[in-house]
Amino acid sequence: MIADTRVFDDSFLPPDPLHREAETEQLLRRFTTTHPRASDVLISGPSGVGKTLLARNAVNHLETQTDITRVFVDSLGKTTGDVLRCVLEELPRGSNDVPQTLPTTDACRQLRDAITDETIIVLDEGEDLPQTNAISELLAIENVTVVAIVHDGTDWLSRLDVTDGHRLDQGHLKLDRYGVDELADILERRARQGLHGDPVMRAQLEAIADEVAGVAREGIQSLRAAAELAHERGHRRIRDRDVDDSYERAKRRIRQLNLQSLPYHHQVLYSIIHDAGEITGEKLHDRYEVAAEVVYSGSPVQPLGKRARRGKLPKLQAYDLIDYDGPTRDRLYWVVDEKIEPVARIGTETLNSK
Ligand SMILES: Nc1ncnc2c1ncn2[C@@H]1O[C@H](COP(=O)(O)OP(=O)(O)OP(=O)(O)O)[C@@H](O)[C@H]1O
Repeated sequence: MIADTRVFDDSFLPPDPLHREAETEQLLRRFTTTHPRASDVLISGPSGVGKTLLARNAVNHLETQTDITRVFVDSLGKTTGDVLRCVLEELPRGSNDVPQTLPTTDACRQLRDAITDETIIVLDEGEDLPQTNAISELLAIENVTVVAIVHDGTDWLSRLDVTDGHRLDQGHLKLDRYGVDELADILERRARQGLHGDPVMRAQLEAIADEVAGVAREGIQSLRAAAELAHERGHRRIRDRDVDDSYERAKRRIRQLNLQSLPYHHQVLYSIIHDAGEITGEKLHDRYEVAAEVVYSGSPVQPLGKRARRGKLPKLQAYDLIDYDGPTRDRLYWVVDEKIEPVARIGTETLNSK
């Protein structure tokens, strides 16, 4: 029933995102403004509503119009230095192999020298940056336009330096969840691109759009799961029962993908807690030390420093869940006092920021 599984991947780039035409126009207008400093943008909105797609699509549109340099950076798990080194590597005039040990100040200097033409730098997962220095450094470089992508725009802006925050707030684009009809249109198009024949009814697509409350990622994964279930059950067309049973499978897949997208040492921490079932903060540190020694000996990837894991952790019990529809991807949920609470951000900064 599925003709091309790639159509359902997050990385699949539909040429023209439906129902984001006005926002695409808005972005293109900002990018082509004659004064580059006026063009920085903040895109905010819940997970899975097409923020990355919008940015990629608009920036790719520019390729045909101008020779602007484009750089995409996923900030997840990166320090200020990592982000700057990553941008440096991606630049046409930058170095191909920037050493991890290159000090942040040197990376800054090299960036200023390397960026001579107009350059758009898209920073995805912006709120996962532990500090906002990377944003300030990039905004300070002439010819650079910054596009930051975050979930909670207001909260993130409040963490920035006032001038930087003001600049990005001027170009703040807030995306919302799709309406049922809108998401059903998006799903209809995916079904045409990714499924054989015409195996799904519009009413079923609307039911999916409604169930997932307008979140495109969940809708697309549910459609894929419904098609898989129909195939496994020998149905020639997708039945309502396949749709009803698709949501759990879709959520599992999204959770798995989120886990895989975590930086490597966060996965190590997650698996320690998951395997232990219940673990104290102290033991978690100890086990991480051992795992880090095994995993990282001779590897260019550095383990997290102790400060990044320090804290008076409560007794943790791993709850088998990586947040799949919440505001951030690397927020783990633990069961504490029989309540499920987001007590730990296995982010670059803390393990117990309750
Ligand atoms: N308007 C649209 N038309 C077609 N596909 C869409 C549209 N909006 C979102 N999608 C699809 O939904 C999925 C999620 O989109 P995307 O990754 O851009 O969301 P996001 O808001 O950046 O999520 P996160 O905050 O979790 O990174 C992708 O497969 C994307 O192609």
